[in-house]
Amino acid sequence: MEKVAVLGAGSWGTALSIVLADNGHEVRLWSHRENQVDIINETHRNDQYLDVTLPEQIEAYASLEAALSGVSVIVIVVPTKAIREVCKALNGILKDNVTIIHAAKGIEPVTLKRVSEMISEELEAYPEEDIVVLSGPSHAEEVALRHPTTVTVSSINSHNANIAQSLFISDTFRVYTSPDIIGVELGGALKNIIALGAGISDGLGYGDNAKAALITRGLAEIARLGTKLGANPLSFLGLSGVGDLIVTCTSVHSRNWRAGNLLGKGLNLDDVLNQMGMVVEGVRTVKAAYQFAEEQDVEMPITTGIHQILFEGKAPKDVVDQLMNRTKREEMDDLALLLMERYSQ
Ligand SMILES: NC(=O)C1=CN([C@@H]2O[C@H](COP(=O)(O)OP(=O)(O)OC[C@H]3O[C@@H](n4cnc5c(N)ncnc54)[C@H](OP(=O)(O)O)[C@@H]3O)[C@@H](O)[C@H]2O)C=CC1
Ligand SMILES: O=C(CO)COP(=O)(O)O
Repeated sequence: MEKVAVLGAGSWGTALSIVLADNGHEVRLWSHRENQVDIINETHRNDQYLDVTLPEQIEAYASLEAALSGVSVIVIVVPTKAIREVCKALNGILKDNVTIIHAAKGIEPVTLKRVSEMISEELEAYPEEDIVVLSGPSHAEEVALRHPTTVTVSSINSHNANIAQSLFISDTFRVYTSPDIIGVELGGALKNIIALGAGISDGLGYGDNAKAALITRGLAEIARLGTKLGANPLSFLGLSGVGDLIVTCTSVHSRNWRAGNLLGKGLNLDDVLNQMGMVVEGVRTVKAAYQFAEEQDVEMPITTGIHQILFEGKAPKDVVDQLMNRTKREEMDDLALLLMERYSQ
């Protein structure tokens, strides 16, 4: 059994702590808010984020130094925008033989870095090859109830991915490995944009046909960009690709879907984010993906439309009309060309 520090005591950090504690590991759940630490240790609950009682093996910590003392694994589960700040604080405290796993789903605007790239840039002793990502269709609310869930872990260093798999796998939380960290991270980040779109579509009152169209054509543009950026296109057919896309576009648990739904009903972005109280990763990721698409000359009409709604003041209904009135085309043409390019090299 391992000593594990989970950094970030929101919904997902708490749910992953439950999985680890159920597997018999000693879990130190670190929060940057001292009052939350006291509440968790006194009540064994984290009601702000999840409606469950926490196992006794989970102890909350406010001191990063104390949380990290003697651990063999850390799991970083803060929103993408907090990753660099948390990693900077780890330098000087972290030993160099610790397995680093992250479970965040985002891309950094401007630098266009994936989370594993950001972590290795900040942690002096940890090259990108050593970082592990955990991703897949996994709403915290259901994981906390021990409902059957499947995820993928990936690292360039397969030994580390195997460590992560053995650490988390259980009879309710099934963990696969993948060697394609680019595909696994991009699938998890980019699906949030399409989930915003699915929420907007539902908020506008459109039905299942529209949502199926968004999921399918959304997957096509995720695969187009991801393949161009070096991912294995097959990864987008896996748990961290279409699996997570389905769950996030169709579940009321999804914060991205919920935020989109309010936008579709006519609320503005600031009011929506104030109401959410939890991270809506797709809002920042759409900036990054839009920039990526421009730079890589990849067509991403849904991402462009979501960018127009969020940041350019375009009405959701006008974006739907724009998408439905694009020029006629063959369904698979861009992806087929990309695959031909890839496999003729
Ligand atoms: N929720 C889910 O079902 C899933 C989430 N994820 C991913 O996990 C990541 C975290 O999401 P989730 O837990 O849901 O988000 P939440 O909004 O539920 O919680 C985020 C947590 O991070 C803390 N935090 C924010 N900024 C900092 C900081 N600078 N330093 C330290 N702690 C900080 C927050 O503290 P505070 O309370 O003070 O705001 C909060 O405890 C995201 O990338 C998300 O996409 C992945 C799979 C499933
Ligand atoms: O990634 C998730 C489920 O796999 C959670 O999605 P949301 O961030 O939209 O809630």
